[in-house]
Amino acid sequence: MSPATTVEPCDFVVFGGTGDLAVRKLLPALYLRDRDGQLPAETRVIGASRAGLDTDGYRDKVRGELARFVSGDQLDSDTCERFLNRLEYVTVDVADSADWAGLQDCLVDREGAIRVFYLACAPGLFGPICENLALNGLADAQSRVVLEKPIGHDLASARAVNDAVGAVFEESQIFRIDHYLGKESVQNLLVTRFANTFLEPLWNSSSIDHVQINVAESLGVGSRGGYYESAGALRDMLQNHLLQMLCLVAMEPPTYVDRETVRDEKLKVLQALKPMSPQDVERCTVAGQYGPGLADGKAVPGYQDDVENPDSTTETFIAVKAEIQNWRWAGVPFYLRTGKRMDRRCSEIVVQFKPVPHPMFPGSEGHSEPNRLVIQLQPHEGMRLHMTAKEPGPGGIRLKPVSLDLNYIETFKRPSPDAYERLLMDVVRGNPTLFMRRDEVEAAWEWVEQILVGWQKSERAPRRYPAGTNGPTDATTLIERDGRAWHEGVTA
Ligand SMILES: NC(=O)C1=CN([C@@H]2O[C@H](COP(=O)(O)OP(=O)(O)OC[C@H]3O[C@@H](n4cnc5c(N)ncnc54)[C@H](OP(=O)(O)O)[C@@H]3O)[C@@H](O)[C@H]2O)C=CC1
Ligand SMILES: O=C1O[C@H](COP(=O)(O)O)[C@@H](O)[C@H](O)[C@H]1O
Repeated sequence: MSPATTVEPCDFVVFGGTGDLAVRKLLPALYLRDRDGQLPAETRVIGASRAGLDTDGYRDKVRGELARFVSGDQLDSDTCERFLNRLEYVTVDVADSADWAGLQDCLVDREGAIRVFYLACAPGLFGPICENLALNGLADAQSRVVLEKPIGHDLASARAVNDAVGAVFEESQIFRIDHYLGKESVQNLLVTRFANTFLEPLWNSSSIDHVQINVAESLGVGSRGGYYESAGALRDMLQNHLLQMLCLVAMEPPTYVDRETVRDEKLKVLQALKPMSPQDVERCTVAGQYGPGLADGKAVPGYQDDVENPDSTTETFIAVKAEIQNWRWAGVPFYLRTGKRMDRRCSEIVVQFKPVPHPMFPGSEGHSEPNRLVIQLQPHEGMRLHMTAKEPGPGGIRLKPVSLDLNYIETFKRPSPDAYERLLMDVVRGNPTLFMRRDEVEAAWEWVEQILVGWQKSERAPRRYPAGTNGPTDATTLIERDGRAWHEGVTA
């Protein structure tokens, strides 16, 4: 990582400052940026929620959460105390306009400081929060607002949220976060494609057989069952993270990489996704839900028990075959798959090239496999190019599949920062390149909604898969009937 440049002084207000996202991701990320010297002395972090804590109580809570969510080797007591001293807490019911005086008092004397309002709460609160920020004179040009995904639960509700936020803030002040865009290996995809010459001539339907985007999680829904019941894998993961990665794989080279050019190109990909008729939905999508099974060798309950709803039909797994209708990608399927309680935690983008057109080594031993470029996001960040080599030996030719590996930690000698660290600093810097623009979010919903409609029409319940497996068998059939197979990555 290049040395951190100090950002401008900022009041960082986290609505939902006591919630899961804040304590697990946002506050640890800010702590780590502080530890790296990126936060100037004047920077404050203000937690806001209805919990009724005072600032000391909030600091105590966050001290405990940092101990849980920051690794021991990164937790030092001096930085910890410095960071905790930046924290303040304000009790506010954001939906109640009469309850905002405390927050106004806390922010009013800080003329000139950048204000970041991070909306780490339910999307139904985004409109009321923005309206109240405006009523309290807190939505000026120095302010920025960060919206967590999923934005809405369908196209109409996403538009309503975007309208409500857009009534108060300019688009340039709105940062719709998708933390996958902050992952080093996802950003490196852009660099690999556009800062090298060898791949781009091959990056099209002439050379590429298909693309897979796999995000397998070994955990279940945990304590987020309330939210997840109304979301499911399609809204929680595919509408945002998986489609954003698809965009980065498929987009045309922008003239240069910059805030609008990248987002313009991603939008064109979303607009070129082949529409899904109800028949396509039937043929090209599989929804699944985990049942009881195993995790780390231990028996775990199924999803319905996890959310205490024996009738739940929420999908915890989805596999989709998507197509992009443009010159570059016509005829190249993009297989997308994500699920909870799968047999491993492994996220990868796999670009599989076409097989050799003619076997050149008659009588050779061993075998060759099609070339594959695998971009690894989790559990380790890296990149692997699979190719065929001659196994050394005095006899005849023996073909051997091998790989050229780039392991980030080994190569760069330091762990990658968490995605939120990078993205939170981008917000303070006012750089929205790695955030989703309104039109992108709505284009993604437009396509995803066709799947939702298809599922509603077919009234088909998600296919069961035992926890600790790689999803329902229908998902295997989805890809195998095209003569292909899911790439099952490393185990962790
Ligand atoms: N957790 C995660 O890993 C991820 C979460 N997200 C998104 O982030 C958002 C927050 O998720 P998460 O942290 O899990 O949710 P939680 O339920 O854990 O936290 C919600 C927070 O909002 C506060 N809150 C709720 N209602 C009000 C209100 N009326 N006024 C003020 N504060 C309120 C809660 O505190 P209190 O009840 O005390 O007011 C709590 O601090 C959601 O939109 C979710 O989809 C996105 C990606 C990952
Ligand atoms: O946004 C979300 O992402 C996490 C997975 O993120 P990762 O960085 O750990 O891969 C997922 O568990 C969660 O359900 C979803 O809301």
